[in-house]
Amino acid sequence: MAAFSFTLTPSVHKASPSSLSWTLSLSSSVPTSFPTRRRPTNARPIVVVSALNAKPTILVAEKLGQAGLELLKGFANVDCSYNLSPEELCAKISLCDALIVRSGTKVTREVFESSGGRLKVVGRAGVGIDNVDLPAATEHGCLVVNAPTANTIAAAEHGIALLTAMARNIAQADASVKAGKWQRSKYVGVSLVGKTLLLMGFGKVGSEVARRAKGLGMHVIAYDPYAPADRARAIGVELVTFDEAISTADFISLHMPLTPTTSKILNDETFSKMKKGVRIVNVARGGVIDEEALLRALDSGIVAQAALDVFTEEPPPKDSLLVLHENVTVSPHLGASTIEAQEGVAIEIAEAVVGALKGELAATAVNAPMVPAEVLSELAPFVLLAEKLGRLAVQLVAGGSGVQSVKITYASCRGPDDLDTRLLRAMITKGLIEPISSVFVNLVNADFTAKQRGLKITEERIVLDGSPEKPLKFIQLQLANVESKFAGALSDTGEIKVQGMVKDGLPHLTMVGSFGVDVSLEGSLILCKQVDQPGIIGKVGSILGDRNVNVNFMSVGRFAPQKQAVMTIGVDEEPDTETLKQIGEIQAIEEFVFLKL
Ligand SMILES: NC(=O)C1=CN([C@@H]2O[C@H](COP(=O)(O)OP(=O)(O)OC[C@H]3O[C@@H](n4cnc5c(N)ncnc54)[C@H](O)[C@@H]3O)[C@@H](O)[C@H]2O)C=CC1
Ligand SMILES: O=C(O)C(=O)COP(=O)(O)O
Repeated sequence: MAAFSFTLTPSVHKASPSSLSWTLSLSSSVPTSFPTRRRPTNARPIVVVSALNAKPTILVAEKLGQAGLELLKGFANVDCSYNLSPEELCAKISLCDALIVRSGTKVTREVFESSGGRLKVVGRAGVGIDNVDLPAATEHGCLVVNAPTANTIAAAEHGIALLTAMARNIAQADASVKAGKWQRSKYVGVSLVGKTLLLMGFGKVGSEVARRAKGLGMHVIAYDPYAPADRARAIGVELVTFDEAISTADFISLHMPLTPTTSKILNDETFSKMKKGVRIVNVARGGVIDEEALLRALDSGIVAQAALDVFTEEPPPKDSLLVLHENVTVSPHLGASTIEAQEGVAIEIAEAVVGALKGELAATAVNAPMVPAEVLSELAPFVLLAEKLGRLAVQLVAGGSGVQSVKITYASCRGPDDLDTRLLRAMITKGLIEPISSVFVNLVNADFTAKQRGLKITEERIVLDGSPEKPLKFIQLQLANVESKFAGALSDTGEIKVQGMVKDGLPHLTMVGSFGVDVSLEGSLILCKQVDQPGIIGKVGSILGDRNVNVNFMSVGRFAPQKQAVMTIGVDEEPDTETLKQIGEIQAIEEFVFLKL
């Protein structure tokens, strides 16, 4: 094996000092070969881990329904360790392939960093993923999946329970009777019928609350800039602007995720615009309300009552004035806590985590594109082609020049909206980056990794005439502003150009530079540029044969007889240095390169 060295040097773009580019410096005593990391070439996890040799380990850090646990145990070693401190979680995580949490565990950047790359899936047994550091998960190539549907009804029912309990002072009256009092006039409530209920967030839970509130005779309006108008119409809910919403509601129920936009969306300013005596329910997240502002609004009488299931800090401080306020009803984050919902959530998350560990594309992925199974099976051969083209293109780059921009052209007979290219782009990125770095690239972190390395990816679509039966005709990659170690791979305009298509379900290389070729992308390749003349194929074939290197195909692409040609030779074994040297010594061969796929 020849001695190689390569260094990956981050450098800062002059034009854009904040973005890193990557420079590959490669030196080798045999410049015709290229070092690749030892990774089984047939192991190609699209998202996460498809080639786990040992039984994976799943850490369940919060209580999960039994049916879900059974499902997990059928596939993995399951470690149920509840109430771990942040330090204990970080200490354990490097031994785990997956982690399952509810809302009580903070999955911080430190957790991902402590995992040493082993943690491949975080499963959130519920909806809200605000307790998971998503950017950190993505940067570490860790898939985050949630269980978005199984607790919807439970949360909606809890919202309605709080709404009605608040309106009729149930909690306060209950405490009063138990304290030996009989205060009938103190706990006169308000009626719901005919009142305007504002839903802030009209997604799954919001819609179910709407249906139930309509049944109670309420007039339901919703503020949700992203909600489809037809769903609102179908349920009989009016979608309104933010200002209209908060100024007309008698009751406000919150059902949006906690994001930078929704954080403290109810604050001093918004409370001041509300109807005096408004009542507020929160089963979403504590952070969507400025809790200090709410306390002020309760004290001033703008807000008559509040019913809160969620808090900025959970559990809230024992002396929290908000929790202790006489007009506030509280529950300890019980929205999802019904027997039915917890069993459902446990199964939903267990299936998602096991599927992800098997390398399947998760339908409930939070930080990766969701690709429906039927689309995936259609795209599968192109996914392989995409990665192989990326691997091939980067190995054609001469040491020291570094790849900074790649243009991907997808040629298809389908319309531009008919092809989701995220998966293909991710696999091209994987192919371009993995052979020259120790980074593990997958669908989760591909775009992030490319950006971090200053690799600019542009995508172009060519719409061809013909039958749209197949998703793609060909994929072409062009690497601009690079030198090639194989000049024959350069196009007329100076980019490294490779193009491929799927034939009989297998990826094929169909163009290198300006030369048309036709080879199946399996095993390894030798590309030779020569002056077309009789006998070359025989000479190369016998050198390889003498060294026991099995040739699985040969193809020659030429402009015209006796002119320059590119010969592609597929080999099953990697030829040794001496063999490659002998090929290079054949007189008509101008240049050649050995590429591992
Ligand atoms: N208390 C509990 O135990 C539970 C709490 N939840 C919480 O309830 C909330 C809603 O859950 P789902 O309905 O399942 O989620 P969802 O994703 O189906 O609905 C959320 C809705 O909020 C809307 N939204 C996003 N940003 C918004 C903004 N700036 N203004 C207005 N609307 C905005 C979205 O368009 C979407 O329609 C989440 O925060 C979730 O964590 C959910 C289940 C149980
Ligand atoms: O699903 C959600 O968003 C919830 O808030 C439920 O949280 P939990 O799983 O009960 O800790």
